[in-house]
Amino acid sequence: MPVEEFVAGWISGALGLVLGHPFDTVKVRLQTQSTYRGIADCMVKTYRHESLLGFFKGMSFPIASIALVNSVLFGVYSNALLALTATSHRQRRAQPPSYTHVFIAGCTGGFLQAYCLAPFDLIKVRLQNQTEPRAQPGSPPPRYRGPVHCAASIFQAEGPRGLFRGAWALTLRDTPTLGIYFVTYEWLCRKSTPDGQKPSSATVLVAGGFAGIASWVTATPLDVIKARMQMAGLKQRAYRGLLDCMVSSARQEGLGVFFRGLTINSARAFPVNAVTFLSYEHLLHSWG
Ligand SMILES: CN(C)C(=N)NCCC[C@H](N)C(=O)O
Repeated sequence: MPVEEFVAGWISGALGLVLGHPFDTVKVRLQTQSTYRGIADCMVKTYRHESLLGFFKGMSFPIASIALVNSVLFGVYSNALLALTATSHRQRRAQPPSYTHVFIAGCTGGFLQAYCLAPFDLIKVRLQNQTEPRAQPGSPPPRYRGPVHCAASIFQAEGPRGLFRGAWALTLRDTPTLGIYFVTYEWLCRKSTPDGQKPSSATVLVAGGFAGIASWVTATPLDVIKARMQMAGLKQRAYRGLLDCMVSSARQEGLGVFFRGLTINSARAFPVNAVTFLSYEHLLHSWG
């Protein structure tokens, strides 16, 4: 099994992640808290209350973990395509796989990454939702002191299953949308590149950016549900399951609730995925 795709996936995931984390924090807060009037209000309040550091809460952990998940995504995707089409990453420009194969390989990568991602994403969401400023003398300490403390507290309070809260919503979110992600990327690259040639860096940037937007636009409704289910363990409001969360959110807040965070998700998706694909392609090319 070729491993360079896993390594390139890890490095490119980490680069994309640093760029996108402030957007991600604003998104998670908008989706799970009703104290903000919109993106600008959330940014201003975060900055006033917590300084620039507030936007980077919970980032050190995703760098190690979510970048690793990106490596699972890209590694599984490429190896699934190898199994389906018997072509390596190098051969795929000359013998492009069908879009059906790209979609199946993307869904496989999405499905497997969701399982690795679930506990890490839960911890990230819980830490991002701590709005207390950095510990000051006399002020009550935040509920979680960091990622390890957060994982241990969830484990203690909710048991091992607590660490997989929201995992179903995450799997449903990621399986089809990562198929869409890779199909969009391939389609845009092929449309703007002569047959058999390597896409230019500009093409990879634009195709990667739009692939990110397409996948996040379709993922946003389940992203909202996933974030709410992940936070439910902390709040009084407990959902009986995914469907219950969807129905009660829609009843209480209207259908618009499924699009909370759509603008910020899309704004974040372009730079993050442009950089992710560019560095991924570049690394694989430089390794021969
Ligand atoms: C759930 N969806 C839509 C995705 N995971 N899409 C793929 C983008 C991955 C990238 N690391 C990012 O965070 O944008």
